[in-house]
Amino acid sequence: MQDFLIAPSILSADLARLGEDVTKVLADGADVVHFDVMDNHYVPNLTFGPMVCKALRKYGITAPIDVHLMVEPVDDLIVQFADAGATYITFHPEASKHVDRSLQLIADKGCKPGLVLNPATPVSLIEPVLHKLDMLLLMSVNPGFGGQKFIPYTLDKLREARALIDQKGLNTRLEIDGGVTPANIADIARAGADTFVAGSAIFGADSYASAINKMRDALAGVRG
Ligand SMILES: O=C(CO)[C@@H](O)[C@H](O)COP(=O)(O)O
Repeated sequence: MQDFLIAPSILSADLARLGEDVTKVLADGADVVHFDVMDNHYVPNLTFGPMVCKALRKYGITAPIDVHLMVEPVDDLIVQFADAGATYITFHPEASKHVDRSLQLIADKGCKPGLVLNPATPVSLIEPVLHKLDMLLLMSVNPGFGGQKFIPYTLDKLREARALIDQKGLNTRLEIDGGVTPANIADIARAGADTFVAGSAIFGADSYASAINKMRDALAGVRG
């Protein structure tokens, strides 16, 4: 398994001071910027687009930006986010008519491709293309909003996805998103996740550093 990465979701950041807030959370120990794109169509909420990603790069953010597309269709925005400086681009398989082609488009644009599964979508759906993924993101809440509770049955999906990735000898990152806190992150890691998205648990904390350190301490107990 790969190193553990902590990926704060900017959905819960101070959007009026986004550059500053992202700089601070990275300085306080985060590894990756998780960028939630919602279109008020695939999900019932509306967030930000490629201009904001480009603005973060212009502001000086050099950390990986993990763009999670909760949009339908996906191909136009894949191109725009790649041009805006995305590192990872992930999308939901239900949102593309041609999943393999959309994954290839991400790779051809020089980004790392990934897929996202909603809580009720089975892991088996992505098995044929697992070898093409740099990231498999499992949603542990229904997408659209921050601050929801972790859905416990997604731990079984993590175990299944981890077993598949390991059986095939792949380096695919296994990311979890929704309701991740310092209190449950160790169980989530034991189930197989190596990349942890957390919005409210980090940006809602009095100290980002202390929230991230609590997560790292819990994760240290998993690896020993
Ligand atoms: O993609 C989403 C929601 O659709 C997530 O990234 C949430 O933003 C995570 O927020 P918390 O559950 O950690 O508050």
